[in-house]
Amino acid sequence: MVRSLKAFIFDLDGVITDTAEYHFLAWKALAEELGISFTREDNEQLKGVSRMDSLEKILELGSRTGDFSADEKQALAEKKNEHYLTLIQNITPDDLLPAIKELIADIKTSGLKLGLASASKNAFTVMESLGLKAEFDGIVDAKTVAHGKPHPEVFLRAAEMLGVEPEACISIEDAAAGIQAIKAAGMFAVAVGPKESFENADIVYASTAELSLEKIIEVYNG
Ligand SMILES: O=P(O)(O)OC[C@H]1O[C@@H](O)[C@H](O)[C@@H](O)[C@@H]1O
Ligand SMILES: [Mg+2]
Repeated sequence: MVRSLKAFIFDLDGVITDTAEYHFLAWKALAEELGISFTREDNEQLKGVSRMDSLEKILELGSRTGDFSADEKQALAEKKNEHYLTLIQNITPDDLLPAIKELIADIKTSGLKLGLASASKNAFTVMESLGLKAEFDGIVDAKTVAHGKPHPEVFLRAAEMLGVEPEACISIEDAAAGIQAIKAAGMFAVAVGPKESFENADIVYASTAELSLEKIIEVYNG
């Protein structure tokens, strides 16, 4: 089936830049302060997941969900964010993951629209530091959506902002929750990461270095 491709929608953390690593380090610092063991493997479940839902998952890991009031949980999430903000303060346009700069340039040259669908409330700050804010036709972050990934809302809002139908979008994610959100939005899903984590993605690449516009469009067009 030949569909008419109109836009690419990117996830930010772990696709455009390696902030997924900074989220992990910030959560690990908070978990250590709480005496909770938190590994890279545990962190896989948190990718793409909102700040408060991530906190709940960490507290569950340490069987400490009932130990804190709602206000205390807010304060813990704020503390994690302070760790995160310290880690991202030196981000520059040199911090794009491999092949992302070229992919963005190819998408723009092809006349396709460019959107961002991020679960992070820090997305605008990071995009600004990367020098990408003005390059994108539409940016939707966690501040303006009611539901986090795997709910499709953030991807649907991005498509709406670009003025295109979901079926005309290819979206790229590094999180299982993100791929679920893309498929629930009725879009074509490109995953970056280990094949076994992304059963429902349309294409899986081991790393961003392998992303190629030509190849992705070939598979999209079937
Ligand atoms: O705390 P923030 O910046 O709003 O980010 C929320 C989530 O944003 C997602 O993009 C990350 O994959 C998650 O790891 C993170 O928890
Ligand atoms: Mg991500």
